[in-house]
Amino acid sequence: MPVVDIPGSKSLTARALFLAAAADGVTTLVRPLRSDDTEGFAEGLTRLGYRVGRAPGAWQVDGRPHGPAVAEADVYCRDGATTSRFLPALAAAGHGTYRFDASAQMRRRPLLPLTRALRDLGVRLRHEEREGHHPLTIEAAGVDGGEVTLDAGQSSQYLTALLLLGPLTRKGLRIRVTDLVSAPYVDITTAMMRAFGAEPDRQGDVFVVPPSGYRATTYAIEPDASTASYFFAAAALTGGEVSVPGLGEGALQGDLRFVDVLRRMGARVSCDASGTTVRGTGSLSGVTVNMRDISDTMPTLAALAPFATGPVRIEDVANTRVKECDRLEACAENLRRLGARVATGPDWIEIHPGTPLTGTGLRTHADHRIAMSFAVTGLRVPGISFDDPGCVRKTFPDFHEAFEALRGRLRSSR
Ligand SMILES: O=C(O)C1=C[C@@H](OP(=O)(O)O)[C@@H](O)[C@H](O)C1
Ligand SMILES: C=C(OP(=O)(O)O)C(=O)O
Repeated sequence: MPVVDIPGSKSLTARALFLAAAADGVTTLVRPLRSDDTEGFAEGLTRLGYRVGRAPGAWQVDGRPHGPAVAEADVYCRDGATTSRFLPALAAAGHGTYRFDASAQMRRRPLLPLTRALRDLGVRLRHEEREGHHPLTIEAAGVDGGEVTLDAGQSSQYLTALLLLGPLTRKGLRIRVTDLVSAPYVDITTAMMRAFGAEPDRQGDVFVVPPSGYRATTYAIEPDASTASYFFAAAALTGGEVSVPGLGEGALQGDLRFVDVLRRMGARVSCDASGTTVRGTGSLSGVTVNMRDISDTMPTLAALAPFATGPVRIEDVANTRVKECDRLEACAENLRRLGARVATGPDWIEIHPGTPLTGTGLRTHADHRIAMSFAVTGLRVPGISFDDPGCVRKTFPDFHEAFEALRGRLRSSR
């Protein structure tokens, strides 16, 4: 049975880097993700004057509880939304002038609810070109703290940034949240803050964060559950079996719930403390599923959907339109290119079975998840190619090699 070694979680690596930088002491991150997003995050910390040692398999960070070591820095966040949204919050806790910019793709993505909340907390922050978008400059003088209201209906990353900042403020934070998507990512944040000695508390819509600071630790990063979704989907689609060790009961990442969707469609799933195994049964049924909590796996399901026996409808995923690309339209466009029948609405996509698919060139829109998802479709449809296969570097530079190796192993294990 193929056992797949999935690289570390992007979300956990980004948070661990923030927490390690803000902690008192030296932190070791075990099995961090090495990819464009996380290397960009580490490089951003280096620009801010933190020492980040990157040995294979373990990164070491010298924490600085009072903020960046330099009084001026220019940080390029590449395509990373975690970098673009979390690092300005870290910089705000320091003293100096910090400028942040990002790639053209990331410059298009929204920031305003976060930068508005930072301003409400007294942070001096200026958008250079377009209000609510990179590039921005912060004149940091520490943050007193207090109460702030946040709309996280477009991205939970705004809330994560404020939560991570909370223990570094002088009086602590009370964050009142009016709307929230991707809620499991907030649970990852609070769990990891606790591992670094902070005590965030949730009282309904209000998050209370005391000004505790953070303690250095040794932190092991889980395999990435969103990345694992392509490998689990491959098993479900081919009638093969895929096991991912290290990602099972007790895992922090909500995206592991994708296997529940596969189970509803007919795959066999087993999950225990040591890992998760998915076994395809040769048939997939249609499904209607709300993916508000786990929308990074929406393209995975969309790419699998044409092989179901009934319609697949994915709902409540409006915020996938403001990711690396408009993912609802990118999925629909590529499915149509292959010959599938698809409809989309403001926050949903529906894929109908029954039309034969033909391999052709697909457009990734420079989105790693579009490339990785349609590689799954490629297991059943020969002749699929991508205009920009290298875009997978954002979270899994070796994806195509790993997926090709799995394809061979799935064939030989049947
Ligand atoms: O906090 C995080 O690490 C993430 C949160 C999610 O974003 P949104 O909250 O913007 O949906 C997810 O899509 C992204 O890949 C990673
Ligand atoms: C949306 C994603 O990334 P981010 O928002 O962190 O750039 C993703 O990895 O699917």
